[in-house]
Amino acid sequence: MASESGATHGRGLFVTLDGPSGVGKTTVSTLLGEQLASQGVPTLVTATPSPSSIGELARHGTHEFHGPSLTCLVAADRYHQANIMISPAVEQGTTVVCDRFVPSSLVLDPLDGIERGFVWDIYRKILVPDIAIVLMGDASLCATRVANRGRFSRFHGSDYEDHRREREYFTEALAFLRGAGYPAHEYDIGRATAREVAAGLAHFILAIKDGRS
Ligand SMILES: Nc1ncnc2c1ncn2[C@@H]1O[C@H](COP(=O)(O)OP(=O)(O)O)[C@@H](O)[C@H]1O
Ligand SMILES: Cc1cn([C@H]2C[C@H](O)[C@@H](COP(=O)(O)OP(=O)(O)O)O2)c(=O)[nH]c1=O
Repeated sequence: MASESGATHGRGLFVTLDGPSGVGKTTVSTLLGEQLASQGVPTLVTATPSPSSIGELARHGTHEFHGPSLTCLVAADRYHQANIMISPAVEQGTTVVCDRFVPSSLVLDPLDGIERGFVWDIYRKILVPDIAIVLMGDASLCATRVANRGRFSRFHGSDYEDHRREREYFTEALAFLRGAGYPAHEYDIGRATAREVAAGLAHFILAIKDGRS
């Protein structure tokens, strides 16, 4: 899942990509990593749940674990990954692109019946991204893509209504995050190809990176 390149100068950026199932997070993360690397930005692409043993348990245990136990398992994985992988890479000058982070938990956990306040509290001490992108897309488009790609967990909606609700929860999470001062940016994919979405995001990220150096 990881792609690394290049030398380091100063601190890197921590960029997260969230959004409903099928919107293209995984595909776009990979392309974005490639595009940033091709522009000379040392880049690491990763995902949550992470490839660690805790992450594997969370990713493959969505039928076994429910409610607060899944919330805590995912949170434990995310703190571990932030501490051992993301923070050190960013400090060394690498820009880290992470497929899903806290914004996804503010949606998936409430869909599992957990209060948003509980989820927000559990992440009180976690690393805050420099840029938290939330990809948004038409619910029927996402539903079709997930149906074609396949469902790997009970959170991957099986019909239009599941996708409509997930999209609605992301809209609410965006409003909540902005209200809390979190650096959340909504990015509507429209009918763009994954490569076009990645190019738009690379442009946005490089503008922020240039503004900071
Ligand atoms: N912009 C896009 N246009 C067309 N198909 C896309 C686009 N982005 C992703 N896909 C396809 O849609 C499916 C779901 O994408 P994926 O990256 O797995 O989504 P997510 O990680 O958000 O669940 C995959 O088969 C992928 O190839
Ligand atoms: C990121 C995240 C994942 N999960 C669980 C449910 C997800 O469907 C599962 C796998 O993550 P997901 O990103 O949906 O995997 P994929 O790469 O196959 O699209 O892990 C949570 O419960 N909370 C979370 O915040």
